[in-house]
Amino acid sequence: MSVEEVAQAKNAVEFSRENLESVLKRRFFFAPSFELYGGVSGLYDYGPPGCAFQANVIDVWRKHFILEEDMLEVDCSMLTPYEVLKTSGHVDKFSDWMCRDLKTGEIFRADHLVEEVLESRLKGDQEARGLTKDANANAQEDADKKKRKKKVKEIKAVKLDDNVVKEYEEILAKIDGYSGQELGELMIKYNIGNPVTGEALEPPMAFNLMFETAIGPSGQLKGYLRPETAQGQFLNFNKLLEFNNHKTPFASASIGKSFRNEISPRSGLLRVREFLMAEIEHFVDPLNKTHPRFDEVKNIKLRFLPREVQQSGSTEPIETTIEDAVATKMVDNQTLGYFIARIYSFLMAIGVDSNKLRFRQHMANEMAHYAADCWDAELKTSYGWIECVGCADRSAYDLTVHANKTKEKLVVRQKLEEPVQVTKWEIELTKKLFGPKFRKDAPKVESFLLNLSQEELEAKAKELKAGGKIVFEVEGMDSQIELDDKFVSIEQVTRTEHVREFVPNVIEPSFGIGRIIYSVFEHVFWSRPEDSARAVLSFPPLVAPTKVLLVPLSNHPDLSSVAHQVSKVFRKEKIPFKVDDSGVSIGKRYSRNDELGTPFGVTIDFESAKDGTVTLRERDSTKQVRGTVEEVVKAIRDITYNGVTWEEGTKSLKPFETQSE
Ligand SMILES: Nc1ncnc2c1ncn2[C@@H]1O[C@H](COP(=O)(O)OP(=O)(O)OP(=O)(O)O)[C@@H](O)[C@H]1O
Repeated sequence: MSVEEVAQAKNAVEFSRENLESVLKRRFFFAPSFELYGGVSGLYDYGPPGCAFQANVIDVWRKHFILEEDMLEVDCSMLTPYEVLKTSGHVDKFSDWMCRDLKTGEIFRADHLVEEVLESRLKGDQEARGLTKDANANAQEDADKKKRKKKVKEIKAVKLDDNVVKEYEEILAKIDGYSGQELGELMIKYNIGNPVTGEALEPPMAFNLMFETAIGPSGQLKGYLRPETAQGQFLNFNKLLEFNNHKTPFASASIGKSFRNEISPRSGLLRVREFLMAEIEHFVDPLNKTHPRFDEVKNIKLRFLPREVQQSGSTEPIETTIEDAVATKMVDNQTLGYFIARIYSFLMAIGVDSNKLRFRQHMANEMAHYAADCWDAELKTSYGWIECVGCADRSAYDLTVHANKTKEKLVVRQKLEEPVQVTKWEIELTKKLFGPKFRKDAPKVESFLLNLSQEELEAKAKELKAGGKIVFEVEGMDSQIELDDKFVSIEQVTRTEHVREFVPNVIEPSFGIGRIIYSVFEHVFWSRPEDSARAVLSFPPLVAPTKVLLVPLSNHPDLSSVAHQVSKVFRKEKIPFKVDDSGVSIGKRYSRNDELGTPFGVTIDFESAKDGTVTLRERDSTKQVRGTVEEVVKAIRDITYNGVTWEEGTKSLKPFETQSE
């Protein structure tokens, strides 16, 4: 088969999630955790090929980002004290909206419920209008319904008013950004209740997604399992800056587990309660967000779904270069643009289908209030478009809140070529009055005042001028404190500075490895047109769990001895391989390994015993060539690790004709 024929064959049989799931289960890519005990939703174990694939994806990630971009890797604790996550805002804000059905005890995630109900009504409307879905979508829906324990009401073919259709579409386009109150209002307005019984639900309540725990035996130190790896990176900022010889910009990176107590985990690996994250925090000067290597990526063309397009209710992406996207300010700055392009090339390297990737900008109400801009890399799967990588400009928020809380400066100091005049608010304390007034609490009060930000000082200066006193509270002290101008003075002062001090902004690409892995499964899965039961996972060789299947044609001792020799070579070359010397037919052995995504088969026959040559089979095209073990190993190495094509890598090997498999 030629490259074109392979491409055609891959699309000839409709994708079936049921078939993919059956392969993934049968070959133990992953399975529900604690299955013997009935399992727990949102928790999964990876089996041998799943582990190998994940390890390879992480290896590519590490090389693509950490090595290529000279990032500083850290591995931080997952157990996080309450104080840290209180300061970061997670204790108060890291929640989703849930609504309960008081009669049945069921719990729904409010935005997902509204989304599912409106989508099913729109589908019903399409059916009523005679706009039939493709057969695959129907089959998928039937399979999903069969599997779902909670039965969702049948989709009714009911035609909706044109205006209602438009309203539904607009709501769906903005579904990630509604507050709990807004979701409650939508549920009332559009009569959305329990999808099975139709009963009204309680109004949405905030449910914090963090798993709470106590650190140590006393139970006094409250903590959480981290919901992201980012905070550990921020807290190590000063050490990293020093490690980097005080130079910026620089980036830290971390790969590790995060935990979220999702209200309703669903869609397999896509929404789970424990998952592997790979996150980068790139610290950059807020006044200069250009990127020195932007030129290397500027011509990459991507599909963007900017805010304005979504606001109009459309999902039609704009295809343009990253250079153009930054020049027109669609993407806020070069550094953010650079990372978007690098995310793209990483996803391409591990097998994502470029036609099923788009970058969607967050709507203003979807972004954290401090974020300057945010784009998600979304991958299309049979579950719809799924956010797999978030890429946000988090501004100076995290470092600022941790610095304010700990009173430890988290800043970059830059020597200025030319001194500059800087006007700042400064506070002076008449310290001799603080001791008698506050006694043992005096240092606490002084420290509070000396650490006020410029904005806070300005406000306090106005307060002092207007009322002759300032009023404030200090954590750990019971009553409000009032101080007049005998205790404090706050003035604007202009000084000559030789050093510029700034809190860097943070650009954060954040990867959910499980979501990416599952999406790749879908993107590389296909069935052979001549026999749809023969499934293939066309992983790029670089990330395939095993690279080579070694198949002695029979169990004859002569062949076993060659297999033994060839195994030794693969082991020495560190090329992951498996020997299949089971008695089943060679076609069956190849099929089994096509399902595991093994890109190469090396067959040992009686000729091999005589002249040391073996055949090399390519998984997708089933093409075979023949050569010496050294030649074949070189071809495998070049194709797998050096990005060489099959045609190029095997051009010195002899074509080998076999009967069709
Ligand atoms: N429950 C989860 N299961 C698997 N991966 C997840 C989960 N939550 C987040 N991720 C991954 O972590 C990445 C970064 O997390 P982020 O906080 O941006 O997600 P999120 O916006 O909360 O996701 P969602 O809105 O889908 O819950 C996501 O792009 C995704 O790949």
